[in-house]
Parts: sequence; C-alpha cells; structure tokens
Amino acid sequence: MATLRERLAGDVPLVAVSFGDDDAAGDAARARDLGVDLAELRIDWHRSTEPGDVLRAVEPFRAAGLPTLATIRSKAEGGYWPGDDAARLRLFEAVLPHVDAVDVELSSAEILPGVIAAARAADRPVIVSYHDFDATPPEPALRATVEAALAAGADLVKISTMAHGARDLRVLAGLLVRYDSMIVIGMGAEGAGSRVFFPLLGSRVTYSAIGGRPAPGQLPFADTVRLLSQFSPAYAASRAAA
Ligand SMILES: O=C1C[C@@](O)(C(=O)O)C[C@@H](O)[C@@H]1O
Repeated sequence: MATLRERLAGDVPLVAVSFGDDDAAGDAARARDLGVDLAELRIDWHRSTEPGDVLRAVEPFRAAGLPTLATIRSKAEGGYWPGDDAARLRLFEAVLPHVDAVDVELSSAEILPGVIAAARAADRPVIVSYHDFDATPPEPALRATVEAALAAGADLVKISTMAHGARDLRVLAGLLVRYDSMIVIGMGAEGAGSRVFFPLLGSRVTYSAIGGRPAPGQLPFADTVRLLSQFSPAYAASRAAA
C-alpha cells in the first residue's frame, strides 16, 4: 500500500473529509467503510485541545487504517483554535508522530518554521495553506503566496479562496497550470464545480462533507465520489481496487 506521501505525489486525486471529536470512533468506522481517502482531523474543532484528549480522538482513525491530516486552523484563516501560537506549536509537535501529514497556514509565520521542522523530523509531508473566505486575490498575489509557501518548505501548497464567477475560477485554474504539488479550491456556490474539476487538472486533494460542518460550496462525500468517478477513470479505478 502506497504511503500518503506517495499518494499525494501521484496522479490520482484524494477525497478528504474533515472530522472533529464529537464521535471519533463512529466517524473513523464510517470513513473507513465509505472509502474516504484522507481524514482531515480538524483539531481546532475539538472540545478539548489537551494533548492527551487530542491523541485519544486521533487514535480511532489510526486504528481504522485511515490516512490522517492534522489541521489546527487559526481564527485568522477561518478556524477555531482558541489558544495562543506557542500552545498550537506544542500540539502540532505532540500530534505529528501520530498522523500522516499536517496542514499549517502560511500566515502562521511565528510557528511555520517550527511545524515544518517537526514534520521533517517525523518524516511527514506538510501542506502550507492559504485561505480567503471573501474573495480570490489577483493572480500575481496568489503566485507570490505559492512561491512563499514553497520557499518555506511546503511539500504541497493549498490555496482555497472564495470564487465569484469565471474570472476567479480562471485565476485559480492558472495556478494548477503553473505549479505542481497543489491543492486548489474555489469556495462558495460559484466555486463548487472546482471541487470536481480541479482534481482533473491536478489538484491533489478535494475536500467533501459527511454531515458535520461543510465548508462553503463543499459537496457531500457521496456526490464527490460519484462525479469524480464519472470524470476521472484513474480515480474510479483506484476506488474499484480499494
Ligand atoms: O482548507 C480546507 C479546505 C476547506 O476550507 C474547503 O473549502 O473545502 C475545508 C477545510 O477543512 C480545509 O482545511
């Protein structure tokens, strides 16, 4: 079985679902049974962010054999992390050996080098991310963001911005034409098609929802699987083989 690092570097897009800690055991079992490729553990959604409690909520996903991505999203980028950055770095360090990859915002400049160093030490790939829940910045600004994330040591760069129409979708698609190792998402109703179409252009991960708290424009997991299977023979074959 390929490692998550190998799958992220491959040609077949992965379908992720985000989970909190409401019912980790049930979520992990459901995700495994449904064939979720990647469980994004939204630790900023957890009721307790004590490392021991977080590790207890991570464990069922590991036990189910699901690839895991730890995200502790800052409030500045739409998340709910209640603490300071020093505590966030400590939590990343505690969790890293127990997950397969991490996601950290480029804007979390104070902890970015520490998270990347800890991920390197644990040999885990790092997604360096950028979110804009209001708009899609112009292409030169987004290119500068991608370049900065790559310079910081990103294995993958994730750009997720609110898309208002064709112009924004073209800007976002342009990033996939220009760079490899990208995750690109157009959020919102007008971006929803990007969640199926951008993986066809090489975006490595698409995020979907099983109940819970869907991000703007996110499609249900079952719809994402159905549409991606229809348009990506490689994805359909990977599901058939799983
Ligand atoms: O950054 C992303 C993408 C996302 O915001 C989305 O729009 O699908 C959902 C988040 O959970 C994830 O961390």
